[in-house]
Amino acid sequence: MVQIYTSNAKKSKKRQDINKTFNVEIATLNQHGEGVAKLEGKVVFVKGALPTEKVKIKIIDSKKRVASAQLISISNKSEERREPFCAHYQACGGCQLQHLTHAGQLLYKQDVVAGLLKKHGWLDKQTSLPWQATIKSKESAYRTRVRLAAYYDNKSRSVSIGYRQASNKKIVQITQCDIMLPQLSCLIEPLRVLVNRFTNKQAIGHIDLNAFHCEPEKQDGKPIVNFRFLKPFSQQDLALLSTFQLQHNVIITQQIAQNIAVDLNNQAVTLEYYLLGKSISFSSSDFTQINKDINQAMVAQAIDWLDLNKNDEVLDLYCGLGNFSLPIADKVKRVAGIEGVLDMVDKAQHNANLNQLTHCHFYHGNLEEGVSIDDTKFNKLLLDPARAGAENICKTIQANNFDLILYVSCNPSSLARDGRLLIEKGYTVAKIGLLDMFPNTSHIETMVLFKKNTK
Ligand SMILES: C[S@@+](CC[C@H](N)C(=O)[O-])C[C@H]1O[C@@H](n2cnc3c(N)ncnc32)[C@H](O)[C@@H]1O
Repeated sequence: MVQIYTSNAKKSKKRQDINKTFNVEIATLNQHGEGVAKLEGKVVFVKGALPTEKVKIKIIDSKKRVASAQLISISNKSEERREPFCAHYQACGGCQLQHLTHAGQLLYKQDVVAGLLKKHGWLDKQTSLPWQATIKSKESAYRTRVRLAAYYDNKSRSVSIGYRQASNKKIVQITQCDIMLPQLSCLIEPLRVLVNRFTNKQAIGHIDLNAFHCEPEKQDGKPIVNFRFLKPFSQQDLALLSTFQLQHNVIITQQIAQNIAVDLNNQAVTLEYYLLGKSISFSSSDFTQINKDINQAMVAQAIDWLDLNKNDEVLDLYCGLGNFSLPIADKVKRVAGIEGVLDMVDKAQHNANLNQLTHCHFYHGNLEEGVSIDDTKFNKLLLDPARAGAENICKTIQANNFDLILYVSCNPSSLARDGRLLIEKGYTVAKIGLLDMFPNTSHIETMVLFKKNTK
């Protein structure tokens, strides 16, 4: 048997720069928003540093070709640097880019996407990419859905709630979060006090806050506080929850199965959000987009870019609750959506019925295994996959079917890989644009329209 052997001398050579300090110049930002510098043949990632800055760093992790470093000081600050607005920013893993101006964040995101697409050969057959204006968000108070992690500490017998630190996954207790809607952020501290009064506080998993359904003009749209609790609530805890619900004007639910949440009277809770004239019902644990304003602008742009007409037959893959399909349905002959979570498929079909869209049908299927229905009649395709992307779909679809393919991506790496497959099948990038869905974080959302080449 061959044994892979690394000598101790080699191992220690890799790590011999740990804790040493160096002066470096930051060349660029990586996909996670970290500054990137070159140091003695290695690439070093420096959290919090910006391009053009000359910085002093301390190496905290080191491998043969890459290292991570802590930022010690900056000798010349970038013009794009600004003071982070959140007191928890340095410790919390929720945001990565608050030290960069909003305009700088958008330029950086477009650069990351452009770089990855170039690397994957998107420019082999066309000379430039047709970038469109970014759909811009307000940069705080935009998050309508959030999951707070909860942690019971045996020693202090208390629960912390907050976000996980990016580096070690420990929970950073937060008292407020300015990227959330204010009506969610103001619940964080009262919730921490509440859960610490529970009889079974060890049983806490996480807490989801959701205001996606709240319309400013609708008085009954209360935020949802959804508990993942590993035991049924005790009578005493139920009493505390009831009081909290009244005091803070929220609806409290408990997650009892993957997609089922019940209220304090054990009744399943279904909510509705409104999007371009359609009403879409959902449960607080279902996937919904996190930025309501950008979601609306994104769906409107999808409708515009797909240039829909009454002869179109649209296939919406990774359709969720019908977020794209339902607003699209009015404009076209028919829409079919495919989704992997059965319960969401049922809800999407219910949503079509609710909106009297008889030409809108939803199907259950694992898209990693391909499209489970006959896709030969559809002439336009919409893809909105999770971070893993839609590799198998892009490999297996019959390119001849679709005149236009609209790809909505939350991960530029999988987009770059999948789009290359479409280009090889005879498509050209007709439009591309950023969606500013997650300001102040390094998450990047992109929309690309692929057009079938004419022979
Ligand atoms: C980014 S979300 C988009 C949902 C929807 N288009 C929207 O705008 O709300 C991705 C969706 O893909 C679904 N999904 C993930 N992997 C899947 C798979 N292998 N097969 C089918 N659906 C999948 C998820 O359940 C989720 O609803």
